[in-house]
Amino acid sequence: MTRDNAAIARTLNEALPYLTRYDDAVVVIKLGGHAMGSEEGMASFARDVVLMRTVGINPVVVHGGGPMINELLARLGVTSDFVRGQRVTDAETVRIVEMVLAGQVNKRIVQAINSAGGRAVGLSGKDADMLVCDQTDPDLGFVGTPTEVDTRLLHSLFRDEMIPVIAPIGTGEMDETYNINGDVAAGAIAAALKADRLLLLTDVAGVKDATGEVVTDLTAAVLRRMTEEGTVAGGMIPKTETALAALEGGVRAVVILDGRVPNAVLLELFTSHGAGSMIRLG
Ligand SMILES: Nc1ncnc2c1ncn2[C@@H]1O[C@H](COP(=O)(O)OP(=O)(O)O)[C@@H](O)[C@H]1O
Ligand SMILES: CC(=O)N[C@@H](CCC(=O)OP(=O)(O)O)C(=O)O
Repeated sequence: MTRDNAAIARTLNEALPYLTRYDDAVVVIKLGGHAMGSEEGMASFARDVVLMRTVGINPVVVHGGGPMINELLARLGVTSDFVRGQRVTDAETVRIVEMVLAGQVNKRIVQAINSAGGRAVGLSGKDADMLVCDQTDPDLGFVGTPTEVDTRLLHSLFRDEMIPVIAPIGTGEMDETYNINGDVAAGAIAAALKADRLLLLTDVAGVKDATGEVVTDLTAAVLRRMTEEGTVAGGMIPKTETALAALEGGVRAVVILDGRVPNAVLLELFTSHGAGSMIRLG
């Protein structure tokens, strides 16, 4: 055996208990807009997802795309504001949000996974009424909070070893279109599936404390305190609120990690040290 083969064999040996542990597990991965910058980054993410599927995990990709929405809004001369990490969404904005997320961004991820040898299916929460929403807050306009999550379509795709890629768009009781924050959509889907892991991929190494250090292990109580104190702010608010709701909804653990790091997902799932901030109920 050459040196390289020996190293690969050692790595695989280390990974083996984790591979077995995760067999037939459900892992929901939220890919944030800031984490999907480069083509190489996207290709690497797609390879990781295909590898997960190959070892028997059921991956579900839920994506964001905030920067891509901002770019088109700017080109069209439409302005939008954020309140506690959520976009204030009027009727015109929601049409643009759906176009960007369910069209451009969703298909880019589907294509990357299929190029890496997987069989991805691109959906939004409107498909098979997967995400039915109520209005989150009248001040935010067409921003939705999922109230009913129908996972039957996802289970059919699991049986056929396909990889669902879901844009965070939902439908309302009156057939309205709702813009759902990507983290919120991923959390609702993970809870409905009682997922083994919810991975929130973003552009920071994890949840940072007041001194700027990443906290690797967090309990729900500590995270709640950090949010009340204001250490957690902006786009991190929907992530931490999602993490807490998902844990209470039956997800085993939530990890917030840097999606731009090569093989971030594999490092988290298949090494003993993991990556980012892991949050558990307590
Ligand atoms: N305590 C914190 N730890 C880490 N990041 C934080 C914290 N508070 C606020 N943030 C901000 O949250 C951002 C991540 O949210 P966001 O930009 O919405 O990401 P994404 O597009 O991946 O969903 C980070 O880039 C950082 O600026
Ligand atoms: C209600 C709300 O804020 N929706 C988000 C949906 C996209 C998203 O969540 O994108 P990131 O994950 O890249 O931040 C938005 O309009 O930007």
